[in-house]
Amino acid sequence: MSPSKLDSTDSFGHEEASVSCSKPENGCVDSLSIFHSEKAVEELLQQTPVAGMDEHLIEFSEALRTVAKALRRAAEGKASAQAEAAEWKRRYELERTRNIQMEQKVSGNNNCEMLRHWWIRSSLDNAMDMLRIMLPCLFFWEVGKEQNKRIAEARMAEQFSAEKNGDLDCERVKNSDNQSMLQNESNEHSETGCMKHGIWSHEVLRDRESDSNSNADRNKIMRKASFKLSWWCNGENGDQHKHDIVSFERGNITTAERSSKQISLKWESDPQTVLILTKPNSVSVRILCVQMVRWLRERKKLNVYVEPRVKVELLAESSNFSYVQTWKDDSEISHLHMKVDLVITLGGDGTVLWAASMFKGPVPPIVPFSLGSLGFMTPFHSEHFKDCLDSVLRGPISITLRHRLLCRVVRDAAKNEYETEEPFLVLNEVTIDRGISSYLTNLECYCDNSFVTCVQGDGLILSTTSGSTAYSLAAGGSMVHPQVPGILFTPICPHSLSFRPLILPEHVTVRIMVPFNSRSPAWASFDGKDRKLLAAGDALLCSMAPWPVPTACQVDSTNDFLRSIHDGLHWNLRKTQSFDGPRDRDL
Ligand SMILES: NC(=O)c1ccc[n+]([C@@H]2O[C@H](COP(=O)([O-])OP(=O)(O)OC[C@H]3O[C@@H](n4cnc5c(N)ncnc54)[C@H](O)[C@@H]3O)[C@@H](O)[C@H]2O)c1
Ligand SMILES: Nc1ncnc2c1ncn2[C@@H]1O[C@H](COP(=O)(O)OP(=O)(O)OP(=O)(O)O)[C@@H](O)[C@H]1O
Repeated sequence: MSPSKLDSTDSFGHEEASVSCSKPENGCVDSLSIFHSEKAVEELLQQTPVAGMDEHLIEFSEALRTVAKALRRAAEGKASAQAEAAEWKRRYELERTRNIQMEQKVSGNNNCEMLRHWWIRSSLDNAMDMLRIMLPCLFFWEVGKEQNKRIAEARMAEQFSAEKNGDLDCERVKNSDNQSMLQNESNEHSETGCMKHGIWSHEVLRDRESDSNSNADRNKIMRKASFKLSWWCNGENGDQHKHDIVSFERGNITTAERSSKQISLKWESDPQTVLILTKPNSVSVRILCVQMVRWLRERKKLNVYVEPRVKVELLAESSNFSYVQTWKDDSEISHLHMKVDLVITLGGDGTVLWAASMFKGPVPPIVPFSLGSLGFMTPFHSEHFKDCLDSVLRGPISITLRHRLLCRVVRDAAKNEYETEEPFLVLNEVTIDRGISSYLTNLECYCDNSFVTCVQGDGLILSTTSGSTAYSLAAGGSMVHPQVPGILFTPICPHSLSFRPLILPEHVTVRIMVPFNSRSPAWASFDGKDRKLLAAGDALLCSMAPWPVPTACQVDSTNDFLRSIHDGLHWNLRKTQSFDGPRDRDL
């Protein structure tokens, strides 16, 4: 039956009642006429003497009610979409005025002309694109925003590749007047980019590292030990780092062996500086830390860094520990990756998560010692710490490159999707849940431009494969080898029988949005910490981060993973069936 026209004639030959809905050009039914239609249907159904009539007529009247309800919902949806469109139009006008002002400012500035014009043009284009997408597609405004982001990303990629090819670099080198301006520009870039929130970008790291090399203080900074990574398989040890995943030689598609190989780390110069991170409030950890610091300093002649809290503890133990280094304020933590060759963790999985969270950019190799209850990521035993560290410092060692997720909260009021607050890098997962609210969460999920689903339940977990054995597992997700790149999409107590968990590929951006018709806000937490409120209209963007966490393996990543699920979870532990049984039944 067409929802746009409903005709009904009762079986007693009463006057025919006609309920029709006009269908305007944009394909949406008119809300007023729907309201009248629904009322008309209700009146018609009340007038109709249903009692005593045959079942078909009763079914028909029920169907009419359902259709009328659906039409009312469509009209309500349209009204809210129209309000959204008006809001977007307002934002566009604001953006346009701002850009015109910016254009006037830069008109006299030849040096930055190219870059700035690009920004202005792309912002205007983006806004225009956004309107073009928005206005005709009132119901799909979210998809429009996502497309716009893609366009902006593609343009940025073009811009950066042009910069890489030297187009802008030449300008930088030639024109000394440009230097200070470009410095500002690079600052601006890092401000608008990830560095604003303490998360590094490749660009920023390159600049910073070359700055620090040319710095007069260069000699004061300890040089890091260099190492190289190689991929090896079944005992065969190849030195070549394979970048290609697929080769197209002579039209034949072949997958490279990269994904099937273990990763091995070989020191090219001796490690000199070690950072020890410890779980707080544990006597056994404190005792081990004292022994380890002494051994590393006295036997291995290494520089040792610890957290300020631990330095206080060590000095309380003995004033001999004055050689131990630490940092005064948190801003110094952002430079640790340039000083530290190796990180040692003493604790459980939570301490490995803590260590990873300290590095907002590259992470030095981590050697995790197990002093917790489970220890999926902590394969080393503290009793043998000297042997373990000896072999790690000598190398080569197998490592697991654990992928991390970069999570950004985009508020409803944000001008674009790059205007985010405090990005988070998670090693396990980001969880979006109902917090203290007793209502179901209502979360709209998109994967790149595609609508995935609406989560109605307790929440959703976006997990790394390392986190697949943590909260995601408890919510029914698969366990995945940590070396597999991908994003696990695991619902928490979904109120639906058919909501199975998904595993998405590494290159996608997942967007979780709290819709305007949600009954309550949602809460995001990052590796079980830092809870953030997500109000209606806010979104969380999640993609694979460029900086993995290399953790040293006891044997290799597969052996360690299987051992952790056997020992930690007693995975598939079952008494073996006895040999004697009703075997003649099969004959
Ligand atoms: N229902 C659940 O299973 C549940 C609920 C909340 C949080 N968590 C997990 O706790 C993590 C935070 O850990 P924490 O130590 O700071 O908090 P915590 O001290 O509360 O420990 C939580 C437990 O999760 C285990 N765990 C952590 N990472 C793991 C991993 N990758 N694989 C297997 N087990 C893992 C820990 O060993 C610990 O037993 C979160 O990232 C989340 O995955 C799990
Ligand atoms: N260096 C640190 N500073 C502050 N907090 C830390 C540090 N290391 C670990 N934590 C926190 O301490 C808590 C407990 O740590 P961890 O999980 O390592 O120990 P555990 O609970 O005994 O081990 P398990 O989880 O295996 O039972 C975690 O919430 C973790 O975030």
